[in-house]
Amino acid sequence: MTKNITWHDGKVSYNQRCDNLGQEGMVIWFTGLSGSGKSTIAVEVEKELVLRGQAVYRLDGDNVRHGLNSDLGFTAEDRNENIRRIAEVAALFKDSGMITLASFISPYQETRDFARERAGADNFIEVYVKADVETCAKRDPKGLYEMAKKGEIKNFTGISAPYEVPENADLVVNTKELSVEAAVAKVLEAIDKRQAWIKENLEATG
Ligand SMILES: Nc1ncnc2c1ncn2[C@@H]1O[C@H](COP(=O)(O)OS(=O)(=O)O)[C@@H](OP(=O)(O)O)[C@H]1O
Ligand SMILES: Nc1ncnc2c1ncn2[C@@H]1O[C@H](COP(=O)(O)OP(=O)(O)O)[C@@H](O)[C@H]1O
Repeated sequence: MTKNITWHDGKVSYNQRCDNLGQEGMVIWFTGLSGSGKSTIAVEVEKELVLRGQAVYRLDGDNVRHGLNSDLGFTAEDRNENIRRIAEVAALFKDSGMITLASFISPYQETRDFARERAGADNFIEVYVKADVETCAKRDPKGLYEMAKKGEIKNFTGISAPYEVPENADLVVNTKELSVEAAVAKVLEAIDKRQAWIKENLEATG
């Protein structure tokens, strides 16, 4: 594994980076079925935060699979490796002081817990983007459910591969009941609350 490797400290602290940006680093982790609304919500949250002048970056399943994770498919093993790498990347973005929006199906509780641990639980918000498989299949924005039902895509989440419903999500956004605007408002509120909490409780500890 990591043999003959030594950690090299810099001269700039995490708190200094955050002070420069005027915010706390965070990871907002959106999990849910394909078509539940993860990307739609994350895109709007990113836009709102940028309009407020905050430093934000969005990592998205389809996009990351074009580059960093283009060698991975959709077996349980590949999904776990996909999320492991993304959890590490998201933790690095958080360490840079960014508000990091990560939208991945991330179907397994264990890998979502790993992402929380790498970012630090205080700076991590797990958002369960809730919509049942019937609703998602009806929306079918990319036509993938149609193909999965015909057997043209294997291991498709909700049809032929599992999705473990989050046990301890920090926020549940039910997109069957809420409008996009209402869902986005709930996420922004959770981010603002957590930013204030971190400032009050953690800043002094460095
Ligand atoms: N078999 C199968 N199952 C689920 N999804 C599939 C599959 N094949 C391709 N796609 C497309 O890949 C997107 C999901 O990638 P993720 O990296 O988020 O998946 S995972 O977290 O590793 O489970 C997913 O994007 P979203 O619809 O935005 O969720 C799909 O567009
Ligand atoms: N409240 C809502 N939040 C997010 N998306 C919604 C909502 N209501 C309906 N939708 C629709 O559901 C679809 C979700 O697609 P997408 O954001 O690509 O999902 P995912 O990223 O989870 O695969 C979009 O067509 C979007 O317009």
